[in-house]
Amino acid sequence: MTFSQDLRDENSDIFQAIFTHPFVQGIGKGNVPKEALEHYIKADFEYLNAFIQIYGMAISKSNDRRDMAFFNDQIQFVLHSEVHPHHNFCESIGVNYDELQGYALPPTADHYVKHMMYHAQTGTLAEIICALLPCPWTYLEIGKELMKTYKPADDHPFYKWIRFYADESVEKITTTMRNRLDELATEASIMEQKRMKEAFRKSCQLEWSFWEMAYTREEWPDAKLVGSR
Ligand SMILES: Cc1ncc(CN)c(N)n1
Repeated sequence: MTFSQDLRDENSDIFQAIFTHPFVQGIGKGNVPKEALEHYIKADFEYLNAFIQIYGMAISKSNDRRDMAFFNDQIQFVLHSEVHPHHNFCESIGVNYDELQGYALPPTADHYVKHMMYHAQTGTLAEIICALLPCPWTYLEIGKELMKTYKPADDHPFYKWIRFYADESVEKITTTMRNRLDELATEASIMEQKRMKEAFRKSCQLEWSFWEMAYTREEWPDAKLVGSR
């Protein structure tokens, strides 16, 4: 059993909860409330900006050119490819992508970004990869699950989104990260492995919370909310 397979097994409860989340199921059914999609895109645009910065932090902790090249490729992937699923969501609700950019992260997304930044700042390369891996891995599995369950045709409103994440390019990113993690884990102490597992689980939990945040349109409390008690 590899370290990454252990991680997957230990977190299958969260993976399952993600697959059955109403936002994710809504993507499969082609029916997600417009406000939830807007909330998701606003948060995800900024989340992916932070992800690029964290890849940069990972490069600063890398000594091996293979790692540097991998993280560099992933920055290009987020910048130039991962805009497509956002465009699909925007087209489905008839909103211009530019209008959904530049918003402050809601609490859960802010927490998720800072959780990854914490591990990137204080942790080893293996710990950073553990904090980052649930991002491609959960989306890859969501894409595959939705493909299998709903078998969307190309006129399905979210066909491009589902197709994008079920694609072999996302599979390759996930596999490369898993393989590198498995290598690094063999050299990690028990204490480091514990921190790696904690970083991975929290990111999985925050993946679920991110869907929930978008679905419930979570906001920071303001005077109106606080005063309504
Ligand atoms: C929150 C989140 N997690 C994962 C992904 C897929 N890279 C994403 N776009 N946003």
